[in-house]
Amino acid sequence: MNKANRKQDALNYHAKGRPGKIEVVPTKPTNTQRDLTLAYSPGVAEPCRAIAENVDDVYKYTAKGNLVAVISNGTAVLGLGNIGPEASKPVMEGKGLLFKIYADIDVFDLEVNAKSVDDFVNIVKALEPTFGGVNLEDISAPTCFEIERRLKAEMNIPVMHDDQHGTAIISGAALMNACEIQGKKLEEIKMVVNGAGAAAVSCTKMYLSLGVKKENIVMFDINGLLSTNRTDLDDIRKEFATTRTDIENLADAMKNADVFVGLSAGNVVTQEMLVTMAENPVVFAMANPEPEISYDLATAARTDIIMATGRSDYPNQVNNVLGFPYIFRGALDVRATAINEEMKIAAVKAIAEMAKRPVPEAVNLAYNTTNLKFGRDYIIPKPMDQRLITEVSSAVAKAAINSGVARKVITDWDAYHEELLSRLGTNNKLMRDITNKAKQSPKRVVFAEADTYKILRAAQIVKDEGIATPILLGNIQKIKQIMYDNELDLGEVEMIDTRDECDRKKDFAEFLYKKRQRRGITLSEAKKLVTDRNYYGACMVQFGQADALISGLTKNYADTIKPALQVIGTDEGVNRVAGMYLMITEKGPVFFGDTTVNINPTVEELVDITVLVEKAVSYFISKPRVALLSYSNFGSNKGDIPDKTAEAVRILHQRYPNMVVDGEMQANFALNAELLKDNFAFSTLNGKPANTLIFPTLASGNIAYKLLQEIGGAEAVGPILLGLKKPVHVLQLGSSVREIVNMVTIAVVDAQEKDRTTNR
Ligand SMILES: NC(=O)C1=CN([C@@H]2O[C@H](COP(=O)(O)OP(=O)(O)OC[C@H]3O[C@@H](n4cnc5c(N)ncnc54)[C@H](OP(=O)(O)O)[C@@H]3O)[C@@H](O)[C@H]2O)C=CC1
Ligand SMILES: CC(=O)C(=O)O
Ligand SMILES: [Mg+2]
Repeated sequence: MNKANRKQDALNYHAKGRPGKIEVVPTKPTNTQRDLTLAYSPGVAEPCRAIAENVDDVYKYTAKGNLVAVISNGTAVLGLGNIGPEASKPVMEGKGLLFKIYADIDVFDLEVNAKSVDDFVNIVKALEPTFGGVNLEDISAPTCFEIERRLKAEMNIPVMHDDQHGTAIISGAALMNACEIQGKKLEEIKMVVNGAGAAAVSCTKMYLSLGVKKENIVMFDINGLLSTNRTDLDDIRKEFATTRTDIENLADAMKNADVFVGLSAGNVVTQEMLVTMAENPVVFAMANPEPEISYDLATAARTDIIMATGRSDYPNQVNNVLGFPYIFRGALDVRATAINEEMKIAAVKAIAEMAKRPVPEAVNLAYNTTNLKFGRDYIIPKPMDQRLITEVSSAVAKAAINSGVARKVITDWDAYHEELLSRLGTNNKLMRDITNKAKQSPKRVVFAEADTYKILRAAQIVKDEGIATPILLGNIQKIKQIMYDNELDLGEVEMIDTRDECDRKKDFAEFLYKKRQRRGITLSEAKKLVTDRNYYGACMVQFGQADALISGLTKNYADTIKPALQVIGTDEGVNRVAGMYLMITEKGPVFFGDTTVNINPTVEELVDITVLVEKAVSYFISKPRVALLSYSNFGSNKGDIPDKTAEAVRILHQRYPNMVVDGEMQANFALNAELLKDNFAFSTLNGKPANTLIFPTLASGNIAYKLLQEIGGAEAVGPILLGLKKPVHVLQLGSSVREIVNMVTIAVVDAQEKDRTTNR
């Protein structure tokens, strides 16, 4: 995009619709007159009285505990300088937006006409009753130091100047990781810091506490090197003044420097300067919006460089956005009175560590990359990585508790993790529980279509996460090429080209021939068939050479399921197979069956499907509650579907008295326990909504799950194939990497359950 377009796009973005980027949204119902009497007069007087009696109740009855003030006087807005409070408002609204989307913290942005320390401090102090925390933003040095010092001393809620400490935390984590990758020790690096303002001073102090030596640092302000010869330096800058006399300008300082840190202004560093730096240099050009040197120029000047900027449109965005949302989240959640050094260091470590762990697929997708991993172009996590909230906020909360500034103690950290995840609307607890179960006893999973990128990527993830040991079927050369092109590394993975002759294949052919010889298969046909990867994979599972088979990404369902049925067959006492989906909805998980195999099941078939689904659901949740759905409730309408469904329920009640199952009923009654109780108090499903829905036909099941996926935004995990003797799971044509990983996880748990039942 050219610069003019980008400028206009940015202006349009802010002006479009309701001007600006944030709004206030009510959190309580306001539909009826009763709602309004509670929300406002007279009801509102009650919380007022309660708070007047006990001021701490303000956290109980108002938004204070989750409300942060983002406050600026517009004196150092990004690298744009002293452009005034009004002009700073887009940045402050932007910070508010980031607080909300990344940490579910509400923000009032306040741009104040107050330049002196006293004016600013008096305004902010007076706001203490409203807010749970104060994020100071874009206030120039040196007033920012005194403002923060006083507010911290005089206020009883956490106060943090983001440009100082947010930036110090993120760049501290980035520095640790960049130096590790470049093979440099923090104690030995020679560092040039350009800028001597709010961000530069605090970042440098952080680097000192991480091990960098003061004598190895030189710092510049707009007037040049901070040197002991200068008479214009205030006390803060004097602290970083050097006695060196061999440096006249930035170019001199850059010679043989290991690290350059820019927190000054755009385009003040040249390629020539970078060329003179030491081997494997680290350059953090963090001025916004224009870095001290652009990413493109820097990486063109040096191939051995680790280059970072504050911008989101290049690799390695070293920007305080990785910190402030999560630091305040952790601080608010324990009602911390301050954000102290212990909390900052905990955040540095959590961020640095996170970058070394495998990157979730969702992050790769969000950044349109295939395999982000710790290295030159990925030294710290990406802002859209949702692990940040659990990792950083819990580290900060723990440090607050341990350092004695927390007024509320968290003891159940698992529950806190869940709470953090649900704040982002990503609390897929059931899938996480299933994943944890899979990891307890990983299984060998054979992938029939391993010469495709998505399968290999999924195989990499399940291997890295300890969910499964992959076995890859396909053209080995092609598999290796895809791995090479996408920097995948599955280590010592078993790869099999099913076209190669081997004893194993002969055994498979013999087996298939014996099983199918009276169904029209000759030995030579069986030999040919086992070259097909679905037959081969199914045989591996049948022979105990693998624990589960995953296939179907590139073939239709019937072609994939047939080999499994012929080779493995249905489980003992089971007459048919069926398919089920785990639907992860906003209201929690619900299982749907049969969504995949049986087109118009008879009464007996419906009974079989229910038994299969109920049993499988019990692998994943402790108490399946099953509703057989129809368009009528308990005989309210007659017709083929209500009649067969009611009859199936009658048989289920008779044969399986312990199964929690009822019907026939409409979907809204199944999912709304109150509605069911008010109208059909006799139902055996009373008390809680159903978590397992059995559909009367394939059409209704299939349509329902797809509608829920598209309109309801639910995530569908499946189809989970039920009724086979051993685990074979069939992917949807064109499944995403995430869907494949989910299916492998399900397959592993399925294999664990099959092990458990056969060993009993
Ligand atoms: N990536 C990130 O997360 C963050 C980036 N920043 C960026 O850092 C920069 C500074 O912000 P902040 O510290 O808040 O602002 P300040 O106004 O407090 O500090 C700016 C500093 O840069 C110095 N400076 C300006 N121009 C030059 C130059 N050409 N050469 C050397 N020094 C120069 C100023 O010197 P003097 O005092 O003598 O005028 C001052 O010391 C901004 O560009 C901002 O966008 C800030 C916070 C976070
Ligand atoms: C990122 C930020 O806070 C700044 O550039 O000022
Ligand atoms: Mg800022």
